[in-house]
Amino acid sequence: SMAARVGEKTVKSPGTLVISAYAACPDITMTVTPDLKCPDNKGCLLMVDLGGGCRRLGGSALAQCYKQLGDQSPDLDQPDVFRKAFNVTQKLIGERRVSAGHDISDGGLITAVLEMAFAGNCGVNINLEFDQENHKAIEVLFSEELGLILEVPYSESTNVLGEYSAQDVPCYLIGHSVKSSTPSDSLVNVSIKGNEVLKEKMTVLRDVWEETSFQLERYQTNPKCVTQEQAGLKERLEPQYHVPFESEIISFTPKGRNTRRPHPKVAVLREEGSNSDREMAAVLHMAGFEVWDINMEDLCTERINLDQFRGLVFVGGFSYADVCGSAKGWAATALFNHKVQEQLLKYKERDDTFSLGVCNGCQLMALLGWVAPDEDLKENSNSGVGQGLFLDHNLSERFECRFTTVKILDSPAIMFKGMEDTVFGMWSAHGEGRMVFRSEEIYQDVCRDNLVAVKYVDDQGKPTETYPFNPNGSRDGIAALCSDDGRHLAIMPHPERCFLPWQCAWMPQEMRKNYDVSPWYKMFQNAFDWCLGQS
Ligand SMILES: NC(=O)CC[C@H](N)C(=O)O
Repeated sequence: SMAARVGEKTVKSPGTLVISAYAACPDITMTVTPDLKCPDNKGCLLMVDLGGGCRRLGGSALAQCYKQLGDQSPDLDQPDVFRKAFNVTQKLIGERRVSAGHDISDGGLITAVLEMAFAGNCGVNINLEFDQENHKAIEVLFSEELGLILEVPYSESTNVLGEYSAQDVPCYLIGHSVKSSTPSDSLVNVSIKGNEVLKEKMTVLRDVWEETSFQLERYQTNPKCVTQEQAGLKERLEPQYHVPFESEIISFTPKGRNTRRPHPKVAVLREEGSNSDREMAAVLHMAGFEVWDINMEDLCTERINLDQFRGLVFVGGFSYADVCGSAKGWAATALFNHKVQEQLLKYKERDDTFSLGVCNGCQLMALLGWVAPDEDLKENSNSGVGQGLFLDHNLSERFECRFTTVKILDSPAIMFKGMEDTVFGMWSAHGEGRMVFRSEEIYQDVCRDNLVAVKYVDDQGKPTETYPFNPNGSRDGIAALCSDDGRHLAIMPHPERCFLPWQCAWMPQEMRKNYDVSPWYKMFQNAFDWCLGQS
């Protein structure tokens, strides 16, 4: 499996030693990411220097660029300093006093600082005064000695420097992170002992840094998408998240679970190759449902009857490894087994039920005609199924896993009640997510009846077909559709993978501080409330 054929050639991956280390993490919300946050618009950048004054270039990325190996490579010469630095850093992280952090040992000091600025979409002012040994600029900037770059709020910097020096760990203030109104105004200024060595726009440097990746991507991805992403990167701002019901998710306690009435039952339906069923069960349970883990075999053998359920969820994944197309095998089990087909149809037609299909489940619902059905086809087919929607391959021609920004539209979907106009991030993870309608008429009907419940949006919150905001190229940015009566919802991105704040790849600092659950939790609470209202 470590060999690939390229034309006539077989390219073998060289033998590589991989060492994986695992450690328990007492609190996963206490993580530090490299993107500079610019607390109060200007953060302090500190360098924790574990190189013991050495600036060796052997084995560095820089040496490799010059096709050299170098003579001396960095080493851990002072394990004791390393241990103390680790403990101080852990303590600071535990006290939430570090806003960003990165390691020097993969590309050197300048690479670490720049990567932090690129990810934070901001500028930096750096002046390196600390070096006593008169190392050359290139050594100071590119040596991959052990060490950390930390960003801390202005108010913390003196204390943090004090914490390291109390343990005799060298730590220096090397500069500041600077937020400006647009990324293209952000500047990178680097001086060594007062002499300027680099002054350039952050976006220009980021383009240089990204170029190699984009070159590689052109071999792996539709080049049109790569060009779009590359052009768009210069202009990228922060996504404009908007949560109209914010007060409901700050200081949140699950209200559903306090009900005295019997908890409505929901079936989380799996098939060979499904995933995300646990996340789904977790959020449904949290919203107050009695959750049942069932699989297609349970339906085929009639061990489980759907009559007892108010909710049915088709989860995501790779049912039958997506052979012949996503969810095709799953749909075949549902359509060609009459018992299963009958059960599903009966369930769908009952007016006290709801269903949700996520990703692979969304693809299944399309194949079964539960959303955007083709009514003519339905009437003329023996199975009574009229598939009007098809989930085609992403325009990028590859699997896309991204934290996409989506907007909730005004639709009859019961799960989105009171959530209209929400703009927030949701995980997308699919290879076949582009919604294609069997006819223009079906598409127009869906639009006329407001059945498009969710769209992918850009940084301005506008529905978009532009990659990678829209990860698959779906027309007008469509990400989810519901049935006429709003009971059945098919959605490509995964709300169940981001119903808690820590599951979200990004969100504004204020939201991260304040939210007990993510806005997507409300979808499940809505479903629960709807069931109680109906019982
Ligand atoms: N996450 C998913 O459910 C993926 C669905 C499907 N296997 C696809 O790649 O399109």
